[in-house]
Amino acid sequence: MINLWDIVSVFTDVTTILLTLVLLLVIGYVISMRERSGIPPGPPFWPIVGNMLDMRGKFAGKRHKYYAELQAKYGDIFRIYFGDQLLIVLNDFESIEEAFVKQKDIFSTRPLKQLWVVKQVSKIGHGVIWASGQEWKDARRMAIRSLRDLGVGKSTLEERIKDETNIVLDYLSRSEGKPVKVHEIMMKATTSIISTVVFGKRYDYSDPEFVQIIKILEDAFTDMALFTPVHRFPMLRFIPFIASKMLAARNAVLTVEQFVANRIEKRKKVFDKTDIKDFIDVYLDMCANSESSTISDGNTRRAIMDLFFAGSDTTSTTLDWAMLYMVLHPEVQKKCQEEIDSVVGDGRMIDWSDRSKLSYNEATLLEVQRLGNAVPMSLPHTTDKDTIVKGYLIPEGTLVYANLYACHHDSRYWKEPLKFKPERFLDDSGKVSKPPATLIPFSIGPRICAGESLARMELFLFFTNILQRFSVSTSGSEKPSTEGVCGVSMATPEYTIQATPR
Ligand code: HEM
Repeated sequence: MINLWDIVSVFTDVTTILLTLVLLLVIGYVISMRERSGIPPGPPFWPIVGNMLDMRGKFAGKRHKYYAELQAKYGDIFRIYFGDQLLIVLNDFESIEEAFVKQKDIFSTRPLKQLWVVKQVSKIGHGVIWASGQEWKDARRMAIRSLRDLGVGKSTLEERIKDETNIVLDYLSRSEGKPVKVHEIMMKATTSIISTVVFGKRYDYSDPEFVQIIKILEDAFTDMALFTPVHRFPMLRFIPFIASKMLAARNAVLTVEQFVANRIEKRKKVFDKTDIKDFIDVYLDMCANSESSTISDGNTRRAIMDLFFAGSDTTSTTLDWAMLYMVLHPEVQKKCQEEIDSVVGDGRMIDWSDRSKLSYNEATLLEVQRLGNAVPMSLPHTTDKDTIVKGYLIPEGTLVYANLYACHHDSRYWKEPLKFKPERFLDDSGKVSKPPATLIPFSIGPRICAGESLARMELFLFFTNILQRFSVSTSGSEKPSTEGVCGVSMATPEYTIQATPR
């Protein structure tokens, strides 16, 4: 006969075993998460998820505000946990410089093994952004050479940017006072410029390939937040909603990779080493000269995707902030236009060579970058070995971010940091004095933005040529806010402009 007590005792045994196991796991976890002495201070954290849940509620889309609160409480260097991964944020210029410049050999690696999703998407190659060591040096050289050979600072690329500017100006003319979304049109323009750098040709905005690239770029930035927990908990990818988004993203990326691959194959047949026109030619030339053992078709495909990812949204978001500040500060807009009128007039387009004479415009763009912070944090870096920054231990394998936003809002470097004041960049003679070292929208150190010179040329030519032809104002009745939404880039709040011909 079945004895009831036997059944109860079996359950009790199983419960005891399970409870013991859970207890052991918790003890094991607590021991493994015991913090090494000397690391920077930071907020309390949960087992397993660390501080991941802190960025919900009032901090959703407001990572910069969360970090500002932590900086006020724990100082210029603080730590949080991304799951069980130690993450350190450097918030002031001195610590960013001490890490990324003075200890560049320790801080220039990208954290691949700490970020599962990145590891997956960069299987065909690490491109520029996710490569490290020699592979990164070669890929970066290839990217910079293609920008240089195409003529950043020479006329060819300038002509292409001006052609694209004309398309934007036409679009604004045709808008006839109707509301315009700046980011939407600038995203097309900046993506088209990357196409000319990479493939040697611009796309028509309605070309299906182009439409697909734009969609992938936009989705990549919106889906990034959704994929964040998957980096540390890859099992989450099996949750149907996340799984379907990841599959869609993967398929979209594979499609673009495929047409990049087709273009490389086609070019191999007609490659002419005496006529280097674009990134693909630079790649084939480097292969022909056996310049590097790390450069492969896969890596090149990835590097091409990187230029699209790193070069379109960043530049268009900066221009979005520029127009927002012009709407909010008509007096600054007027001064920019008066300077353009007196230096260039309205008889021709503004050239890159006019830059030194358009100091107020230049100062305005610097101020847009300082206050808008289109790219609020550096990309993640990691440490190759234990090291010390400002007296704190940064252990090997830590995720490290430079908080560029904090640096640009720091009252120790900037008088009235929250005010939009282009004059802060002008000297007594009204010229742009050398910008302070603490202005670092492109980051610093060997990992500094590889497209800085292209970005600066685009910002100047789009911004000044738009203001030469149009006055911009808000198309809504309410004054737009300046509360950004912080992802990889800092998006402006939704607003539209009205462009009135001058
Ligand atoms: C206003 C526009 C732009 C801003 C504010 C910006 C800012 C940045 C920042 C902050 C980084 C991270 C540096 C770090 O991790 O320390 C970066 C990296 C990078 N940017 Fe830009 N960027 C802009 C435009 C561009 C353009 C137009 C391109 C190329 C066409 C580009 C290509 C890259 C690449 C390839 C990297 C990775 C560099 C590396 O890992 O070595 N960026 N950018």
